[in-house]
Amino acid sequence: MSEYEKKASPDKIYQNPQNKVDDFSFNRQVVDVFPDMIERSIPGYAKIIDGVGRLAAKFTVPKSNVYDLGCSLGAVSLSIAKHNQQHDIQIIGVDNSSAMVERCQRHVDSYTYANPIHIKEADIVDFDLNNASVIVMNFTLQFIQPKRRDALMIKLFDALIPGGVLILSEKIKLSHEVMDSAIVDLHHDFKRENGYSDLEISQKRTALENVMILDEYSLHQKRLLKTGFEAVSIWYQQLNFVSFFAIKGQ
Ligand SMILES: Nc1ncnc2c1ncn2[C@@H]1O[C@H](C[S@+](CC[C@H]([NH3+])C(=O)[O-])CC(=O)[O-])[C@@H](O)[C@H]1O
Ligand SMILES: O=C(O)C(=O)Cc1ccccc1
Repeated sequence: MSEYEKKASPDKIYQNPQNKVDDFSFNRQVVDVFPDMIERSIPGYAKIIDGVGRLAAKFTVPKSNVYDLGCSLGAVSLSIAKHNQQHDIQIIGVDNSSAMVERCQRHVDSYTYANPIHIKEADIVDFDLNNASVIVMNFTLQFIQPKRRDALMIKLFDALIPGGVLILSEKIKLSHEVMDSAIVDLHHDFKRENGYSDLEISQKRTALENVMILDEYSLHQKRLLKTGFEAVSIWYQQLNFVSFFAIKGQ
């Protein structure tokens, strides 16, 4: 059993009623339950992690960098390492939560894959990247202030080599209100089936309201094309959780 699995204690953060629900933050309390929280909250999470590693392997080139931005406990970095053992790449995971970074480092250290994984504590808005064949943001862009998103995409595009890809996974908003509310209800059913109560669902929703700002898929696509990417395509979707990738022309 890995360090990560041993530490997977159950998420009870929103079980009791709170007078005032604080804004969600990736603090020690969240880090302690993160594997359980993310698995029970994001439909298809494990499939996306595995698929990102496999998809990345189609685009990695020797001596290039692969970035995992908003790496949390390093699930994407480890999947990339697992599926790229024959490829000579450097994997760099970045997160701005010190509690996450500390736990992430211990987690990746418990594995031995061929390629090195470097974990850095930094805000991805300020972080310098270069020589990237693949950049992954797995459910991270939604936590970046909307006014910073265009500039961040330009920076990532510039860091990619020709033929490189950006893999983005995001919770999305649907453009039609009635359709959006139907899918949000189905997501809440998914959480209920995973043992969360109505109180837990609603308190976490309140906590996320000001910090997780969702875009429509059409905005993501428009932003990436405007940035200069040659094409954008969805490779995985369950309900309002989408994973897509964009390629830089040769
Ligand atoms: N500005 C920022 N700079 C750096 N990190 C940030 C920033 N803002 C948020 N984060 C970090 O982005 C991560 C988002 S979780 C990603 C899951 C992971 N990718 C996974 O595949 O397991 C998504 C979720 O929990 O829904 C957290 O670890 C934050 O600390
Ligand atoms: O829990 C939710 O409702 C989500 O939308 C996903 C999520 C998962 C883990 C941390 C923050 C948000």
